[in-house]
Amino acid sequence: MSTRVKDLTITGVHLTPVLVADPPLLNTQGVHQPYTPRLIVQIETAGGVTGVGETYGDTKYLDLARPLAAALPGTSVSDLNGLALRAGQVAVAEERVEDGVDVGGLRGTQTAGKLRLSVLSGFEVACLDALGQTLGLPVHALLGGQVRERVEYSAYLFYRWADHPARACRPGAAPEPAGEPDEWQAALDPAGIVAQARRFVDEYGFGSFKLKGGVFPPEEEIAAVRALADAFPGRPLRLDPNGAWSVETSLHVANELRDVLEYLEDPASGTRAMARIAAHAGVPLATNMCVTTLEEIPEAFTSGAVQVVLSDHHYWGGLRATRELAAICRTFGVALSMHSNTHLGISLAAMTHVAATVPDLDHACDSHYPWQTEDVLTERLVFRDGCVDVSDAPGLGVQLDHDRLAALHERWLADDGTLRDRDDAAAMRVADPEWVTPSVPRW
Ligand SMILES: O=C([O-])C(=O)C[C@H](O)[C@@H](O)C(=O)[O-]
Ligand SMILES: [Mg+2]
Repeated sequence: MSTRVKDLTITGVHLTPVLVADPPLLNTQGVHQPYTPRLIVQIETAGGVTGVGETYGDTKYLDLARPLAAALPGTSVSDLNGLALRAGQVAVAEERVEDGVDVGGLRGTQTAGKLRLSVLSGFEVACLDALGQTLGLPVHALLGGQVRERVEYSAYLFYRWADHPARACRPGAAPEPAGEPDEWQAALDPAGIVAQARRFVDEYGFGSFKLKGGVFPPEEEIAAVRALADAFPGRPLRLDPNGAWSVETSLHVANELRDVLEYLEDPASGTRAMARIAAHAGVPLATNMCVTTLEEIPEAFTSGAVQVVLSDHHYWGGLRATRELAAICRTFGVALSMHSNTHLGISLAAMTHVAATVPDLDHACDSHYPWQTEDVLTERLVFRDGCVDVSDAPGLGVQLDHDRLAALHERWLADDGTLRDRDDAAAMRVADPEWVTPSVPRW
């Protein structure tokens, strides 16, 4: 290899926001939009290599990604600590961080630091991809090497409608069908959830199930989990209402489902409520809401509020930060698994690489990927027996499909701004104009 081919200097960064088809999946805030924003990051080196990364694509992330992209040419894709410092210096406008719950991500309170880390994650993955391609090493090798050959994922079940509600595109015009049709049925009761789970097992071989709750009154969701337990005896089950319940309701649900739950995920909002539940639940509590930054760890871990942290490299600032989180969790005897939001194959590849390197990953990771009918890769990643094989190809081991990327970007360009910022409550108002984001506890 000539010196020039090994040149790791960044010569260009391309940011491509896209809108990706998303089914009408229900959660406690509302329903997924017909299309959801993601940002694809491409980082080119003087050695002629292009690394790819993916993160949230809402405007508040794009606002930060643009100055970070502009600051990188001339730096090296191997300078990941420098990248983190640069990301930490990007200014965040005050209106971006009102002290509210993030409208799209169900990620606890929004802060400037969280926004910066999410942007950093997409850039870090792109740098690691470029570095790995240059050195001829897979990303997991750059993280210290794999400790497993396959990463297990769980089936992420959602209450859902068959189709998105029709939208009137122009005032006074007749409503038009929204989004891309898929082949899934509506799932709005225990039988629908069991049918959905069966299809996940048949098509992907998943061995454990997570139900997104907080949609219907708790007794209905208890019945759905019971139906899953009856249909799939002995399989690990999880229920996640995204903080929608009171402490009392959470303890009631824990009591009803203790014998079948692997863990209960974010039953109530806030570390203090979680700690009160954890003291009596008799079932481990997991979170991707009350522990999403380092600052949130001390109170949560010392009060025993959570037993499983659902890490997410898009939250924590990338793959290396995920490994640092794993070490902290190990220190406190807290388990680690992985959370997911709507994402494409680049992020699934990144999750799989880092998950392959974490020794004590005792629970199957979450992934929305089966719900995504569209991707920007030439080849989709495949679940076999519920697992994704860890790639040994240089970098992430994925190839961008530039035509698909351009088509999904065209959709983003054509949008009038309605869908460029994920807002599940606004999407729900298309079906129910009176809908407002429910206050918590909802039940
Ligand atoms: O585990 C979680 O909390 C999530 O996956 C959050 C997501 O926003 C999920 O609820 C969704 O996409 O509706
Ligand atoms: Mg969750």
